[in-house]
Amino acid sequence: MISDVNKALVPYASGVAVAVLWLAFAIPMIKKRLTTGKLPPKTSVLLDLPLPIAGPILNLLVYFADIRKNDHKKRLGEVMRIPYVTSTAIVIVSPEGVKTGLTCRHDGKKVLSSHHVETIRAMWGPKALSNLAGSEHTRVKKLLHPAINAKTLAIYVSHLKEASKTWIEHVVDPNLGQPVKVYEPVRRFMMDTTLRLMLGLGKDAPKVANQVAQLLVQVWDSTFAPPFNIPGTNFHRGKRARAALLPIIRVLKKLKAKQESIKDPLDLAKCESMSYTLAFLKECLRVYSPVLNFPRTITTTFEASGYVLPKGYTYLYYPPAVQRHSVEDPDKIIPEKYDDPTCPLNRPYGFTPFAGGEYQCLGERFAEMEICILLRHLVRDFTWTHAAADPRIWYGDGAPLFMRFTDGLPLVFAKA
Ligand code: HEM
Repeated sequence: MISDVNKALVPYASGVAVAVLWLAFAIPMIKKRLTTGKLPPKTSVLLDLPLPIAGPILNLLVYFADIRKNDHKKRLGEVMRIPYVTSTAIVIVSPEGVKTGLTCRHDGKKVLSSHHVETIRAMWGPKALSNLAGSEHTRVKKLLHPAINAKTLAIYVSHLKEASKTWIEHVVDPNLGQPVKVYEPVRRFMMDTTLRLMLGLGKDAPKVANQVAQLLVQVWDSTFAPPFNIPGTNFHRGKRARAALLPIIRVLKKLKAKQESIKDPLDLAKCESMSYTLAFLKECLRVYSPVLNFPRTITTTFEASGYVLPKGYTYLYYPPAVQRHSVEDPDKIIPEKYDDPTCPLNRPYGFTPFAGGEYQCLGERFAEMEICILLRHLVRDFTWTHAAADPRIWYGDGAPLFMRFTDGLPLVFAKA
């Protein structure tokens, strides 16, 4: 039986328990702050509060509010702390930041985990190449090289040509003169052709590739993660794409002339001589990067740009933000700029849509080749315009690390 005196003590005891819990949570955080030196500026005063339960919830609210904003770099400079779901991430929007992210090193010292944070690990699976590290990563990557070397790529030129023709027969030809949504069919084209590369050109490969592609699309679309905002760029939810799509259509004329100057039959050497098409592709990757940011974990506290970046924080590097900020008129598609050796995009880590260093995309040349071959057929044989009055690109929902067109990208094709 609880005596009256003990009953009267209950509220005080509860208060003390809450205070002890709070101290247990807050003291390490406060201690870390006091001992780590100057942290990068934060995008919100509410961010990173030393409060159990309420802190992460507020963080989440700030995170969603923050997605709408778009001026962090202007306000805060190149290094900042941003809300990252219920925690905090440090963002560096500079070529040096990208270099650290890609090499996992700062001043020669390893400071980042070489693989992704847990959410990404779960998405790809722990045995995926990009989730392996050190000697195991090197070993598996070496094993994959023969699947993507020049000899193999040469074999795939004619396959990609046939695949492009089949795609046009199914998607474009039956819909001439009327809007056809190309986003999904292009996505399937890329997946099917990539899977054929992995599965080989045997007679059962198309069927298996088709089934795997279907499964991948489902997994991909149902993978949930919250949408991201790129500090300091104009990427945000539901961006209107018209401004960028119109100049693309103007560039297509030159693209057509360049492609017409390359005669059939196509081979690997001719594909690699498509410098204007490749520069056009680079511009598309620069303005609308399919991959937005890469998360790593800080494993050793280090200093960059005058700030302390403490161990345990997420480190986000944004190649697209660097690529956009280094040029004037970032929304304009100007393929010629890659001919200028002084262009910041041509400097180390200035343009890294396919990553770099140890984790350099293995499929870069193949991806370029499949896009160049499909584009060759589309620009040579057709003219196209965008059908929607207000085309939209979406970086949220479903596969938020990657861009998608919410309106399905409707284009109207006509025979050239
Ligand atoms: C436009 C198309 C593509 C883009 C923009 C792209 C971009 C990237 C990027 C940024 C990474 C580095 C990810 C990281 O740091 O963890 C990467 C890795 C990778 N990509 Fe691609 N990629 C494309 C197409 C492809 C294709 C078609 C293939 C296969 C044929 C492919 C295979 C890979 C592989 C295997 C890795 C892992 C490399 C490693 O961890 O060492 N990619 N890609």
